[in-house]
Amino acid sequence: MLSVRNLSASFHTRAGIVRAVRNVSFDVAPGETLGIVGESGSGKSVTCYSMMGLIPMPPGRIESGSAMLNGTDLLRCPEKKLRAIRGKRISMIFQDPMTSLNPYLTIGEQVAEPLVIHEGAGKKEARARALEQLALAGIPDAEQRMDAYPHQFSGGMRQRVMIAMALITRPEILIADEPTTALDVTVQKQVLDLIRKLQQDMGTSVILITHDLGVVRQYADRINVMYAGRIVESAPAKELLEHPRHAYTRALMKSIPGLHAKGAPLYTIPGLPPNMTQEPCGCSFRPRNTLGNPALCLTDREPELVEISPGHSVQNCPGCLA
Ligand SMILES: Nc1ncnc2c1ncn2[C@@H]1O[C@H](COP(=O)(O)OP(=O)(O)OP(=O)(O)O)[C@@H](O)[C@H]1O
Repeated sequence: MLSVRNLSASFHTRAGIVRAVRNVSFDVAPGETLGIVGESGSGKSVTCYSMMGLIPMPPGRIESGSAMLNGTDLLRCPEKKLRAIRGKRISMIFQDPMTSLNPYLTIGEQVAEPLVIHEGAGKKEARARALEQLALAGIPDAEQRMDAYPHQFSGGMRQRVMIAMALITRPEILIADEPTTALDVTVQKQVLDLIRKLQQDMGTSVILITHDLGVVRQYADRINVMYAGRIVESAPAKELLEHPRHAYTRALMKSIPGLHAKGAPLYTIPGLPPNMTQEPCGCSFRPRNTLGNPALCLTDREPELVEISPGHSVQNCPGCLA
């Protein structure tokens, strides 16, 4: 349904060209949840914002690639057409709903808005559907609470409102960018369970962006691991978690409570991600590779992503596969 090929996006800043996303390709099938995981700055958000036409240009620039959504190339869509797709066929929810919700509009008005904008629904119909959607999103006493303002809701309830708003037009894809990072663990689970339930009911595909492999392991069908703007490993979730091959994926897994060996201290990935303004030469994970064999990492060219078993691809750096 969504097919991204060779997407590269960068930011032309005074400090140099930040190569935020390089040669990223992936597919999302109908109803599937794709988890995109990686440390801060690895290019997860820019990958998705590029498809939505949401990176600021300038300094941002789509250098190459295509993102086909059921026959429409999102990267070549005129802004007007893209605006019609955003919020209708692709919706997004973010980490902090307070920044996306308008403090001056009631919850009901905001949830109904996509219907008015994208479907030309009348006020009465939009309100009735907003009420239905808020109830589906688990807002208690939705009828009364529709007329409240965002600040009168808790963080978890605000995220439910965002989910109601994002799904009211029954989009083909929901992009959830760190949707639960700001919430405590119990509420986190409730919100993710809600996304999964509504997704199953509607057949929506979800792209779940997170730095937390623990979250994607429970909710994703497939996982893309990103490092320094590239996908280093991609596989069905079970396969990736049971047979991680890349040293970076293994390092992420070792650093997650519950996934690392019982009794062993939690692992911390040493060092910092590379400076993205520098032209990469060789394997970018080499300086931080303590679980593989850095002496074998490529130094003369960047490793390519190769399929090692059906549906499981990994960058072919001998040092990271060691
Ligand atoms: N407006 C911008 N101007 C310059 N550089 C940017 C801009 N937006 C993003 N970047 C850079 O692009 C790179 C990728 O950022 P991105 O936000 O995609 O990372 P991420 O993996 O989503 O991280 P996080 O989890 O922190 O959001 C980073 O190096 C970031 O500094």
